[in-house]
Amino acid sequence: MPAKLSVNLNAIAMLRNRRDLPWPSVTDLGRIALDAGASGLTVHPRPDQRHVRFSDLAPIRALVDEAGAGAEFNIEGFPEENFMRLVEEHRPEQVTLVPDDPSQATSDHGWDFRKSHNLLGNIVGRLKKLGLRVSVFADGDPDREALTIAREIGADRIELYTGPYGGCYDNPAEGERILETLGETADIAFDLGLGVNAGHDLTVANLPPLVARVPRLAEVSIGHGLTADALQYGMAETVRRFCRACGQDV
Ligand SMILES: CC(=O)[C@@H](O)[C@H](O)COP(=O)(O)O
Ligand SMILES: NCC(=O)COP(=O)(O)O
Repeated sequence: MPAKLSVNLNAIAMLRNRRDLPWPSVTDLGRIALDAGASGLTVHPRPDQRHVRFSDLAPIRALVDEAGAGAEFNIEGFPEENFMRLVEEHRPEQVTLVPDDPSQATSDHGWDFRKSHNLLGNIVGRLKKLGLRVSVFADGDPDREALTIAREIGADRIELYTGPYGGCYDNPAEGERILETLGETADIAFDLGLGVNAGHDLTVANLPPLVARVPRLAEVSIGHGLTADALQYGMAETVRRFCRACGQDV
């Protein structure tokens, strides 16, 4: 089965937050994404709400419910108590646990499963009691012992952190090397009975080699690159609409 696409709405929300206006609307763009074939929507609510706001979560939950047909809501973040309250309230189909410090600009590493064993064990147990699928953010590091801990604490899936892979857009040889470490990590995870998601800086260019190396990839969540393409490929028609609004005949 091909990998499912979950569209991350954080970048849209960040653009909206430049002004005290409701556009671009995360729900309108989320609806367009689902209508166009995305399998789900992802948000990463950070404590300072600089991207998606806590008040965005209820309308996005409703939108995913409306879409039906197996559409999924994925909420990502560091599992502090406020995050856990959001998850309890909005009941996403999947929770992705990320080891982010609030001061980080964006996610830039996976969990240290040895160090975070107790924290994650407790949190995953609480999320499983709510009946939610749990994915844990993991570096592309084929460390069987670490991935065994992820399995033992009860995670259902890992999400491969693909930032370093995405950063190799101008260095194909290094990209291939990193892709192989991601592939080996996925092979171990599958062997241990974990599912595998992937995300961070994925693009139309770097996705095909990733899905070829990890053919059982369950889901990719993509925000930044997808939003950039939406702007680029939607710009011409939008400029025509504004020219017409100026009274021009284009
Ligand atoms: C876990 C992960 O890689 C994403 O959640 C990423 O952090 C996207 O969020 P931002 O685009 O808000 O950085
Ligand atoms: N989990 C990764 C994600 O949701 C999107 O990351 P990015 O495409 O914005 O880098």
